[in-house]
Amino acid sequence: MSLIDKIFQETKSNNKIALMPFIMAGDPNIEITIKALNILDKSGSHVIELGIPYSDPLADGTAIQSSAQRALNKGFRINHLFLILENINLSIPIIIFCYFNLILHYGIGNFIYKLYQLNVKGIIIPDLPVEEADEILMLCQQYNMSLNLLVSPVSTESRIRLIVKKANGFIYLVSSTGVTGIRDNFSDVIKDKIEIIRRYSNKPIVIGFGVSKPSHIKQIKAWGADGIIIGSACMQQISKSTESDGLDDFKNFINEMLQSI
Ligand SMILES: O=P(O)(O)OC[C@@H](O)[C@@H](O)c1c[nH]c2ccccc12
Repeated sequence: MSLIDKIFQETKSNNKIALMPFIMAGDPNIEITIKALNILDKSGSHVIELGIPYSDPLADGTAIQSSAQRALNKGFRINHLFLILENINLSIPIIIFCYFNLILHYGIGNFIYKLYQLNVKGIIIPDLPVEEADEILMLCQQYNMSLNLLVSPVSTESRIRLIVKKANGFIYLVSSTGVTGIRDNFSDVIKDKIEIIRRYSNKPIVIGFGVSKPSHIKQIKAWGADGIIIGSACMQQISKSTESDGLDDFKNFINEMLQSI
C-alpha cells in the first residue's frame, strides 16, 4: 500500500477527510514557497499538491492563472521546482501538479525519474486524456508514484469506468464545470458522481475546485469523499503575505480548514 493510500486509510478510520492544499511553486518567490511547504508540513495537512507554473493553463481560473504568471514573471522554470524539492525535508507527501506540455518538453521519462529521485509520490496532469496515459502510467508504476486522473462533473458513467480503472492513485473529482476558482456552493451532482465512481473502484476520491470554507468541507465530507484540494483560496492567502510576515494569514486559513475535516 502506498504512503498516500495509508494516509487516506488513517484519516478515514479517524472519521476525517484528508486536507490536500495546492500551492503554486515560485509565487511570490522560491523562499516563500519553501516557507509555505514547511508550514503545511507542520500544520497537520495530509498531502501537498505543488503546482508548476505554466503559461497556458487552460483549466485555471484567475487566482491560479495570476499566481502562475507572477512566478513566471520572476523567471521561474522547471529547474527551480527541483531546487525547491532539494531544499525541503517534509514528513507529508508531495504530489506534483503539471500541465502535459511541460512534461513533454522536459522528456517524459527524464521528468518522472527526476521526481522519483526527489521523493515525489505522485503527479496530476489536468490536460492528459486517459487515452494517452499509458506511457506515463507505466513510468509512475515503475517508480512507485501515483498517476492521479481527473473525473469531471459531466463525465459519463462509461468514461468514469475507463478513468478509474486506469488510474493507479486517487481519483480527482472536479466539483464544478469550468475552471478553478472559489465557488459559493456545489451541485449535488457530485454526490451522484461519487456513487458512480464507487461502483467501479475503491480508490480514494478527492474533490477540488472552489473549496474555500468550513461549510464546503463539511458538505464534501458528508458526501463520502476521502480528501479535498484547496488551491485558489490558499494562493489568495499567500499573496496577501509580505516578505517579513510569517505567512500568518495562510497559516490561520489552513488551521481553520483543519478544524472542519
Ligand atoms: O483553485 P481551486 O478552485 O481550489 O481548485 C484546486 C486547483 O487550484 C488545483 O487542484 C489546480 C490548479 N490548476 C488546476 C487545473 C485543473 C485542475 C485542478 C487544478
